[in-house]
Amino acid sequence: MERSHVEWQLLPSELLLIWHTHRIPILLSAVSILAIARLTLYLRGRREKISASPIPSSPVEKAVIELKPEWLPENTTLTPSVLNVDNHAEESTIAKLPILKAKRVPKTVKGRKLSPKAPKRASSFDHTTDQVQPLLFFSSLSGTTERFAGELHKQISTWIEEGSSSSLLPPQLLDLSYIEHDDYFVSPPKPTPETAGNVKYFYLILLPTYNIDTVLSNFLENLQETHNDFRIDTAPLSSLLGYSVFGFGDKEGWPTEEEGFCSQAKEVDKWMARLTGRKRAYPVGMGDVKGDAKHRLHEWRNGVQEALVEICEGRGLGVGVPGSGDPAESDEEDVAEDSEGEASGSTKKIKSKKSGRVDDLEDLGSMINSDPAETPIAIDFTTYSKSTKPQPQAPKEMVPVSSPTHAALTKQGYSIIGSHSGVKICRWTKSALRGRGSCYKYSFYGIASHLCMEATPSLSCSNKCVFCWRHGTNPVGTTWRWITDAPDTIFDGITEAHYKKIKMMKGVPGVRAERFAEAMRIRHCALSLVGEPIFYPHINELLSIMHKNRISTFLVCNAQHPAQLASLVPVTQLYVSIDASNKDSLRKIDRPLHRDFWERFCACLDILKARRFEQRTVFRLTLVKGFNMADEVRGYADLVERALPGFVEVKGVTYCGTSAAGSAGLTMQNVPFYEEVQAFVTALEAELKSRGLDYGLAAEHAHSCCVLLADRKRFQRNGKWVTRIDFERFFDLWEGGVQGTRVEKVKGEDGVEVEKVVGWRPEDYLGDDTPEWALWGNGGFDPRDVRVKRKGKAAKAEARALEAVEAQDAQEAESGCG
Ligand SMILES: Cc1cc2nc3c(=O)[nH]c(=O)nc-3n(C[C@H](O)[C@H](O)[C@H](O)COP(=O)(O)O)c2cc1C
Ligand code: SF4
Repeated sequence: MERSHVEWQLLPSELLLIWHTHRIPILLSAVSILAIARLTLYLRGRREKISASPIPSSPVEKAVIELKPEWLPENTTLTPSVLNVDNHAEESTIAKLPILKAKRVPKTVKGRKLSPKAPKRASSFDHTTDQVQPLLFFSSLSGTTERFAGELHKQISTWIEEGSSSSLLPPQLLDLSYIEHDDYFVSPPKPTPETAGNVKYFYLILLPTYNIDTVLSNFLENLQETHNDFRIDTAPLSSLLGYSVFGFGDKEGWPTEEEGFCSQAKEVDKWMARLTGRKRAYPVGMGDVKGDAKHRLHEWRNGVQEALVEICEGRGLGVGVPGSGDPAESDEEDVAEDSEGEASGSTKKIKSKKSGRVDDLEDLGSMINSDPAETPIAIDFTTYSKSTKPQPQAPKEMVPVSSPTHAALTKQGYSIIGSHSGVKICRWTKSALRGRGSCYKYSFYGIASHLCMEATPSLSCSNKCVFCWRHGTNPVGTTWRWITDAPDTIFDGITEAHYKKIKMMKGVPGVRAERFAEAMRIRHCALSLVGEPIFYPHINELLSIMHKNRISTFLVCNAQHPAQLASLVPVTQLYVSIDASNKDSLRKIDRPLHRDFWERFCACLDILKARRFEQRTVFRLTLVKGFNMADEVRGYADLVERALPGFVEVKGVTYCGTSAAGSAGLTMQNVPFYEEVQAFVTALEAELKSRGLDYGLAAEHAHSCCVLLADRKRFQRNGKWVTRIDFERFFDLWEGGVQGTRVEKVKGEDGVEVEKVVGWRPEDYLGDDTPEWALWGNGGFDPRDVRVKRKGKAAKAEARALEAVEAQDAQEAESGCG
């Protein structure tokens, strides 16, 4: 006992001795233990994060996100609806007289019905005295076309007998082998004493295809000779009221148009365009005799009948198809008839009204600066203290008809609806109508571009992004301080304007009759275009009208309006533009008007995360070399980790070449090559993987320089990507016809928490597997569409003209709509 007491007394000095002799190894061991403990905690945290990505075992938790008072929307005015006409044109290819349709959309605001504008009269047809004589030509070697022509003749005769219009005479059926070519195709038939010059002709031409010498080859040669004969006017058939051609072919032997399917009908259509001075009343139709011929012919007949009705009503060939045109046209007619035509027309009108006001877009920029009274001014209205709060002003029109902004947007091909909404058909819609491929949204999600409308209910935006091609022409602002149009007025207006623009395409060469017919029923709406759609105070009502009409909604927002984002009804697919990965970069690239732009941006990401099980959520990254690409992969990964979107779309910016872009410091050097975009997404995927986030490279559309990353746990089925959407199912879920599977915990009457179905999840409307050709590594071009590689003079002319006309559209399609 005594000894142990002594030992205790010696212990401190022994410990001190040990410390002095072994302090280095002791210190090293302590540091290592601490490091191991830290690492263990970090990895455990990581595992917990990973479990946030897959479909949660129900119920879904509700996150609470703080919304600052200054983020809440302002009071708004609502002007009553004045347009009360259903413009939904689903059946519009089936001609009826009078053209009055039952209203299908329940209107939220009732109003006075406006009488439509006086239709444009056909120059050579007086519908009060003249009569239309349809002539149905056909050629047939083995009888198939003859049989179809006979049936068509009967159907049109019955339709006319049933009183479609008193101006229509019964059609005449004419076999090209038995008529005198010169009597019909060098000049139109001469008037007889009985008709006294009051009969005008409309040609319908049905043809088979033969890649051997037949009577058809002669017919084609004759048309060509007539056009080239210097003694004859190059457009000797320009007094015809219109024409349309339908071809029969055999897809078994000639599967695609490039391989010769219906090639002769297409040729005849082209020569007839030249001979008539572009009087194509309806696009050339094509039917496979061993497949869809009957169905296609039926569609084509409906379209032709509608054209006949329009002529009889004195409306000529409708918008976009000139009653007469440059008879010496070549393939350049491909581009001559475009929305640009209308746009420049309207600009001319403005020019004549206010002479010298609008010369071109460049001039407009300076005018905008020089005429502050008429121009929406980019003012920062974001305030934190009462003293700087702007005084309430009487609401004004966002884009008044008389403003330079209106002129500029119209010149760019936009139709302005009311005073703050816009619609424009994008170049992909035109491309798809001509069978030349849809945008990347078809490859990724199944949206066929000819069924898609691009629109916005707010032309105003709270950013001035450097890559925005309408910078300098669109209004900007941080608060909604404008007269507000009713949602149904906007819906009626945008759909009517869209259909009008589609109809303008009917005379354009290459437009497929079946796609044209399909396009008369809008299936999808890309709410992006220009401005900020969720800025519009009644966005939810507008979305509901769209869903009621079974139009899917892809809504893109700029992550600057958290309050509106939080209260948005679920859309088919919700996008947030992610233009930079950090605050500094975002300021430089988006040039936001809100001072608290970064807080708003982060709040929007949190909202997106909270709502990711209600709807498909997407990050849209637009890569601009020199601005937001280099060294930002980790930053983007941080944002993905924060919001956990279902998808990340990455695309390279497209250069729009405007002075606005130039002044923002953007040149062609800022446009990344596709290989650079590919390298970027590969690095992003790896970075996400290193953080345990299971995103994979799902699909690509090399043509648009666009790649899709998707959450593997949510959008793969049996190891295959399922990025496509079942749109019909989405509408069924929206209507409540089908129950969704999103459940939440709610308190029952007895106070006990129970699980309850509260809606649907993105997984409830998954579509088909992503097609093989769209998968990452396969390019993303639908093999059923035609790659247009033309040669020679026509190709050059077309390329030149397309470049000019589509530069604007391409920019819009690539970077606007996304
Ligand atoms: C010799 C021959 C050549 C043909 N060449 C083509 C062709 O180049 N492209 C095509 O789409 N169909 C072609 N076809 C299919 C015909 O156009 C098709 O069978 C059509 O229905 C024939 O119409 P008809 O019975 O009115 O003569 C060809 C058929 C034959 C017998
Ligand atoms: S680019 Fe946009 S508007 Fe055009 S078809 Fe594709 S989704 Fe629709």
